[in-house]
Amino acid sequence: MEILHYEDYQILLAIPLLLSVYFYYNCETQRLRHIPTIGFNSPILSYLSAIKFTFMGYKMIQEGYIHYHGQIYKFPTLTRWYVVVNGPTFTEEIRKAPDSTMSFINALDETIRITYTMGHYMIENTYHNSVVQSKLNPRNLGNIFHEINDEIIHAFDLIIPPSTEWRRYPALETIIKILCRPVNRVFVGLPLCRNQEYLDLGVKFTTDVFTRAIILNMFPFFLVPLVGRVMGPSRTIHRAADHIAPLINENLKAQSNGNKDSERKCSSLFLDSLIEKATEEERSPDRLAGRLLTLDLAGMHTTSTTLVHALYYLAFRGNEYLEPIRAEVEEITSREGWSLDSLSKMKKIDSFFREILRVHTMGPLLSRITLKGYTFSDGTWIPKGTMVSASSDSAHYDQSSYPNPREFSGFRYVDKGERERKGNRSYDAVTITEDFMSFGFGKHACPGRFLATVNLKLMLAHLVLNYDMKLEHEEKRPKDLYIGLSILPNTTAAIMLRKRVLE
Ligand code: HEM
Repeated sequence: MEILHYEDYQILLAIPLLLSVYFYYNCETQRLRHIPTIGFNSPILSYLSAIKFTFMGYKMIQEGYIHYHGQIYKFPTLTRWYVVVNGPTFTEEIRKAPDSTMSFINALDETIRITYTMGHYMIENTYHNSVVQSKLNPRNLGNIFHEINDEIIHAFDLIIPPSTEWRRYPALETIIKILCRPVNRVFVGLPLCRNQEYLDLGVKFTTDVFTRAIILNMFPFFLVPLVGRVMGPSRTIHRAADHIAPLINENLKAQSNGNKDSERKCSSLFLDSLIEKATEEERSPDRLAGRLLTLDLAGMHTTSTTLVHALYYLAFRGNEYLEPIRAEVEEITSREGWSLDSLSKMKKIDSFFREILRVHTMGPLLSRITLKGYTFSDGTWIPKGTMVSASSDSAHYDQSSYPNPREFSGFRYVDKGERERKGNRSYDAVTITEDFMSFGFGKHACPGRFLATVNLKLMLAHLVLNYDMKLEHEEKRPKDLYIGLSILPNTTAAIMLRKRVLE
């Protein structure tokens, strides 16, 4: 009897796999066929549009904004359809829907496969969000303001030592090296926030999670659990746990002494709270390390890319932005010194960051997964299990909210006429409005945005006061990168820095 060869088994295995993906996709295509489409609509041809999406997703969203203004449309990705709602009425409906109807965490889980890349406990218990809300709000940030500032000064001196010669620095890499220090000064305190091995784990964790998620998302949905289990969560968590374990012991010892222990080597109010609010099960070094690394992931990439966009504008349009921002920082700090209060008076920096977040939003979609069927106010029905997203593009580029919406205008929100036009509503970088959703919306709006903006403003203020800057290639601002749904600042461009020369 003839024996099957290895290649034959591969084909035998591949056929049912491809058929299952096809039937699943086809089934979803059928259920959503009443919704207009960007790209091809049929099950097989839509794969071509899905491939186009992988490379030009952002452009397809812009196309959707133009063709389906104020409407609902869908587009295909390699694994499923996305339904996108354009306009404030639909966005408000998603914002108001309870988690039991439209789930934030399920959408995130499907995108970065939290269960397998981090661990199922990160989905079952999200108590770290309430610790971020309670410890990193403006009132508590005011109490640790000087620690953050101290760490920023220390980090700049270390990573960009003052030099009278122009020196070349890869922008994103350098900013990440600096930013991880003040962020971890808040999360874990001194001296761990200066331990290079620990800091490197935070950066590595982000790469681990995204790489694993990309690999998992290549498999058909029914194989993801199997492959995910074989792969296991990032081992970086275990290595970080070795650093966190002694801090947990110190905290528990201090608690049992009624917090009279003065011998603690390392303390952070944030970590203390994360430990104290944890259930017995959540208090293990691995789980606490996993939560800290997850917060690093949530905060580092987003904050650092925003700052790099800012640097490219400062270095490229120096007279327009660098000089006025410098003058503002000098004027306010010479009069009032450094505090959260004086920082909040720097309206030009604040406006500059809000505009960067509006024009260079990292992702143009805020996604949820329906846990039940839902009917929008225009009668469009979407079934259970649909990935439904509000388009922040449709809010950020709306002509009625922003004159010349495609133009970057860094001081848009300090312009008196503009503020009056908007009825003097708060237009600070942290304030979420129906026409500004870079920090999300509703109950899942980013709880870390207060910490993010303090770091952004302090780092920028430090840069403009202490350094001169220019682009390595001065003729043009480095081009943004579009990958799938993400928009990123150029990741390889460099800036030139030298110690500021006072005229
Ligand atoms: C410029 C920096 C940042 C940007 C642009 C940003 C943006 C976002 C966005 C768009 C969301 C999703 C909201 C939604 O879908 O409605 C989010 C959620 C979140 N962000 Fe941020 N973020 C930033 C910094 C940070 C920082 C520094 C931290 C940590 C301290 C953080 C922690 C979180 C967490 C924990 C969530 C999930 C909230 C939840 O589950 O309800 N983010 N962020």
